[in-house]
Amino acid sequence: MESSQEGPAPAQQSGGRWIWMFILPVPLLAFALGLWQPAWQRSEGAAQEGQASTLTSEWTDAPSQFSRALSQLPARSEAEWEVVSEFPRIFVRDDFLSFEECNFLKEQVAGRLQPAKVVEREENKYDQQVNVRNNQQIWLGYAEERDTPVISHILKRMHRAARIPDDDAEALQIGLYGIDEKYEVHPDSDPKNGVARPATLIVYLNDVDEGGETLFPLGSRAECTMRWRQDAEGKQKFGIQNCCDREGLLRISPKKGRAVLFFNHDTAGEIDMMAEHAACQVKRGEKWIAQRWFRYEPYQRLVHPPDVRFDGLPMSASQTRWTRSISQKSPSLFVIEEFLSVEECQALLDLLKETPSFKIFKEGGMARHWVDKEVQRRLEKIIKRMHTAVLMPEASSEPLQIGFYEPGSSQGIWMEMAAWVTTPKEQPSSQVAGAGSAWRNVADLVRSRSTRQSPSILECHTWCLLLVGVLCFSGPTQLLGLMTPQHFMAPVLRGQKGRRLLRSGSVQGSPSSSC
Ligand SMILES: O=C(O)CCC(=O)C(=O)O
Ligand SMILES: [Fe+2]
Repeated sequence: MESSQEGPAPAQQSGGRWIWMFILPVPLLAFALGLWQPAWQRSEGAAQEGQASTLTSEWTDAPSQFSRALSQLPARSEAEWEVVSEFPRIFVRDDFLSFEECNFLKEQVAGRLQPAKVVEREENKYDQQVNVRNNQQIWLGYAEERDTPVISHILKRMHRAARIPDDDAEALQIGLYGIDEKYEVHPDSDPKNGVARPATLIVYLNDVDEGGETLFPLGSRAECTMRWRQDAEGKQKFGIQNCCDREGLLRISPKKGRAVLFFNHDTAGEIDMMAEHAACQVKRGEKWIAQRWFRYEPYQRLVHPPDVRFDGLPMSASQTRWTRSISQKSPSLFVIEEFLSVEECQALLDLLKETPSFKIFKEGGMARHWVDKEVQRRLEKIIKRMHTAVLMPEASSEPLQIGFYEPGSSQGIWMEMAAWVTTPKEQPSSQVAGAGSAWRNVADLVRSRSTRQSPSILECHTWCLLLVGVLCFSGPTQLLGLMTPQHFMAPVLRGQKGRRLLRSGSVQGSPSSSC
């Protein structure tokens, strides 16, 4: 398959050699005086800074020039995506990037943008088609992503936000739209042409004076297709011009730092036609975006080294800021700290005491309670938060379940949605500060089970389904999201025509019947 990355731009022809006699001495003089640092040295220095930060316990949250920018971002931000639509799955979050990060990305690509291309035909061939898309763009380089700490930090956050492993994506793409520039309605994923992208994350890098919305026409797609139509006043309009100003369609306005995350496939791996979208023409000003196209499988094979801020179990209270990845693949396992407040945990414990249990069965010292509709309603906020955290529609789970470890076996409560995994092999003892070891147990258990040959109901669930658990202690709470290994059923390409199959069997039916 051909890479979707465009090759480097051809070297510019110099216009008259004599001019270098005047230009060259300027940086040389500045360098000698210590006023100027070439770009490669700047990123090397920053990389060292980032590296050092992962090796010491006194790491700062970002390279020094960005610590202020990052500290301005709201805390516990990952769980706070706004669900704009469940079918298709679209989420929006303001302040995903700080102003400084937005400016950094724009400056990073200054002078390097090229006319954008689109996938045109089989074998992943790209070409320019100005009637479809007429903006400019650039993909960041491999080394640029790897060696620039600010960019690595942004990418880790993007991947944690989409719950997608670090290496399953195309390079970060920066796009610029001038006046009248647009991208007509299109899907981002095109498995038939070898481009299967489970999700897209776009961040707007500036405020746009007018226009430039990301439009999801949903059920009105047929009225926005690329042809000329006459409007009510007899004016001829092409493609999305017929839809961008229309009421009732889903439109996300650009705002500096705002992110929109959407899934191009449904949870069974089928292309979600409702996720087709467009970039409306910019009417005043300009529009900058940073865009990550996630893949189902490793793509550019850039693996960021583990970073204490994002990877592994938290070792200290200061490492609770971002969603953490415990295991990137097989299974994908995430932890979000402080998912419930201490008050919410207490409220749940009180609820357990006052609510007669409906279905309870005991198992290894743990009692399970499936809460009824009335209780579900009372816990609506928490349930919503759980669904948002795992990016799944609310209709996709079994009723909330609360597990209670009896005295002597453990302390705390355990809540799950969608499926259960198991109780930890070793119960956490009351001496354990926080919930870290309990999660370690669960993670280890899942990891060792997933390598076994014949699947038990446990593997069946961990392979096919999503699990969310919240462990409540008197200390901080954590949320553990266990995703399907291939982010909601990867489409598998078969033969030239790209027939799609589901890798892990169908999950259309009920959880227990599907495996
Ligand atoms: O700019 C936008 O709002 C959308 C861009 C887009 O859909 C794309 O580049 O695939
Ligand atoms: Fe797109």
